[in-house]
Amino acid sequence: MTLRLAFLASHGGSAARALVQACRAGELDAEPLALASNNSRSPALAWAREAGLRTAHLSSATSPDPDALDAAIHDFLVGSGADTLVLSGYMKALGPRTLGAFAGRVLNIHPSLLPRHGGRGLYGDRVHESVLAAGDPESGATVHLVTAGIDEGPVLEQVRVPVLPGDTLDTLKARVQAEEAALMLRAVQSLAARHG
Ligand SMILES: Nc1nc2c(c(=O)[nH]1)N[C@@H](CN(C=O)c1ccc(C(=O)N[C@@H](CCC(=O)O)C(=O)O)cc1)CN2
Ligand SMILES: NCC(=O)N[C@@H]1O[C@H](COP(=O)([O-])[O-])[C@@H](O)[C@H]1O
Repeated sequence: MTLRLAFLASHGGSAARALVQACRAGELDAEPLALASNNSRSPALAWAREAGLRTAHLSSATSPDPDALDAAIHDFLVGSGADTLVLSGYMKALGPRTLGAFAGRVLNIHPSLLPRHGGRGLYGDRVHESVLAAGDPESGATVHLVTAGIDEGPVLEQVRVPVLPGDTLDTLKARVQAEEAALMLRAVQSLAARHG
């Protein structure tokens, strides 16, 4: 059965772009349908419009009440016909209504070896800074199923990279991000095979 994909992204949407490219190259049995962003100026939103996906800007600016925002995100994603949701650099907590509608079918990518350097307050560059400050010998990225708690869901796939002497935020981030697209593709391919 072909997966029906939707995405949430706050900035570039790099994982979403990699998955859509894989769909169009026949490497992934899935149909990309929609992308919403909490950032009206996100490059991910502009790219998704160009790519022919349904798009929406949904944030506390469009729905100040958190429950109403969760309902608006739910209605947009469910309305797109998607059955699987990928968080592609989405920096907001997903609400109970949206989580409930896609139970067991929400994937997130996090730029560390969870459970290390995860949780509220740890996102984007802050994660790599936390790894460097801790003096960890290795880092990596994790794809996990999304649950109500931040970064607490079961791990599906991980990739490890070394932390090298002299590493800066930018050098470590580049080494981790170079692995993320393939990691997310592997995780979604496994999900597609499980639901095939
Ligand atoms: N219900 C869930 N929602 C989300 C999860 C999750 O596991 N369960 N993962 C995050 C992604 N993420 C880490 O991978 C993450 C995102 C955001 C934060 C965070 O602390 N955000 C700040 C706000 C930041 C901003 O406004 O830009 C906050 O909430 O105070 C931590 C981890 C996606 N959603
Ligand atoms: N907590 C989630 C998180 O920190 N996600 C990370 O944010 C970056 C988004 O890049 P992008 O906007 O270019 O896709 C990615 O490295 C992703 O792992």
